[in-house]
Amino acid sequence: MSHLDNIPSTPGKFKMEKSPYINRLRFHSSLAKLTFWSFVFLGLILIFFFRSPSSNPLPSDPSRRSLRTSSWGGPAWEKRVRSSARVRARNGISVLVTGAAGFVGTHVSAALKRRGDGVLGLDNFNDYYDPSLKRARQALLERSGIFIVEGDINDVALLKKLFEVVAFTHVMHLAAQAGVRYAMENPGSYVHSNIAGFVNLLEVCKSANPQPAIVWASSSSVYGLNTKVPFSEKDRTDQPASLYAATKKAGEEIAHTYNHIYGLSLTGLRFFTVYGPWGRPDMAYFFFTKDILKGKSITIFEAANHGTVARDFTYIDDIVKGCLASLDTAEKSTGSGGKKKGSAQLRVFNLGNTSPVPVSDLVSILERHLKVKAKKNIMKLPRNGDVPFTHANISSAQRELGYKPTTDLQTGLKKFVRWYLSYYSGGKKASG
Ligand SMILES: O=C(O)[C@H]1O[C@H](OP(=O)(O)OP(=O)(O)OC[C@H]2O[C@@H](n3ccc(=O)[nH]c3=O)[C@H](O)[C@@H]2O)[C@H](O)[C@@H](O)[C@@H]1O
Repeated sequence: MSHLDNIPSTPGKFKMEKSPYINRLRFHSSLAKLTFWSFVFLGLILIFFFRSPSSNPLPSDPSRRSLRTSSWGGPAWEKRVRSSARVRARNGISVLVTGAAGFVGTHVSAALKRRGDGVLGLDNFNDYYDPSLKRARQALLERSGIFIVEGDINDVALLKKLFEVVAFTHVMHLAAQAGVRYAMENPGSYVHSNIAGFVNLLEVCKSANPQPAIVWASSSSVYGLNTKVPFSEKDRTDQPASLYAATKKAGEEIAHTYNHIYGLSLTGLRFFTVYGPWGRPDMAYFFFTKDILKGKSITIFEAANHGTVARDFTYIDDIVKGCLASLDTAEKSTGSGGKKKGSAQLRVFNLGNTSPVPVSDLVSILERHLKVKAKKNIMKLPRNGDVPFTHANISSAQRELGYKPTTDLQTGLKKFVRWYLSYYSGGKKASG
């Protein structure tokens, strides 16, 4: 038996360091010495890793393709956080924007900053879709003085720290696992972000002093199999067609609970298929554009009996106006010290465009703007969580928020295509 056969194989077992046998090894074999110091070194690295403040024991779902978060904390970091969240306008608000490197998050953050509000971003930069697009959005925001903290909404220690450093008046909660069809591939990631993450955020908000008002992204998908059109906030939302929709609906119920028990002011926004420059590559208008340009065929879903599948596509600038109006009309939370002091505002709004467009028309518009004919493959709507149509009734948002969408699909897609061509042909440079 060689000396090496007797060397413990794990650092844990190597605690027998003081035994006479190991001592003999250390003195008689230089190879054993080398192994010993390697274990010590490895042990130190592990101790450092597990004690570091950024080493979040979550995510609880290992299937979530979240990238490692970088470290946070320290005086320089706190200074950046404070400076980004500093309010510059009179009567401005200070907003924590979760999902700030996402599509809607980037646009909302930039719009708030332009008004002189304080904005701090939070994003975990996961690789659900190309993270380089998220990095380009981050670079864009950085240029206007917005710092995005790299971290997960499940990291309670990080969230608490952010509220220690800044007394946020508002939270714009946009961090989520998006996408209807991907829920069949990775259900755990929806539970992790849209349910566990949301609860973590609300837990921290309810204990914060002062409690912030929260505006957050729900989804038109909560209407599920509802057939009454246009969809009104009063319609039933108890028939979700996808796990994604079910987690967003769960979010609305969770919001009710935190409003009821802790007096948190909560506004849920049901977005209707938001599109535009800097959009999400997992969405149909985005990957149709990519595939049409490549000459690859695209699949257009159709409903039963050759019926059309349609969406109430809503342009990003209209959505941003709805988000800002929601923040501006949000009343203060009423709780303090984790206790409710009085009833607080609880709202849900549809933010749509009120004019559903068949997916086949979306493709025709893209063909015109791209000046390329699409290779089309028509397929029956698979059972993948998609619903045949969406159509928003926005009278409530119109009345309470002054929300009035002004961009039709033709105009909005023109702006998207212009951005797409310049972004992907210009060496992916972040341009406005
Ligand atoms: O309204 C919403 O709340 C939701 O809008 C979109 O979901 P969706 O409307 O399904 O948007 P896309 O995935 O871009 O699909 C748009 C349309 O294209 C259709 N489609 C999709 C993919 C495909 O290959 N072919 C095709 O015809 C879909 O059935 C759908 O009617 C977003 O992806 C969700 O994150 C968001 O919550």
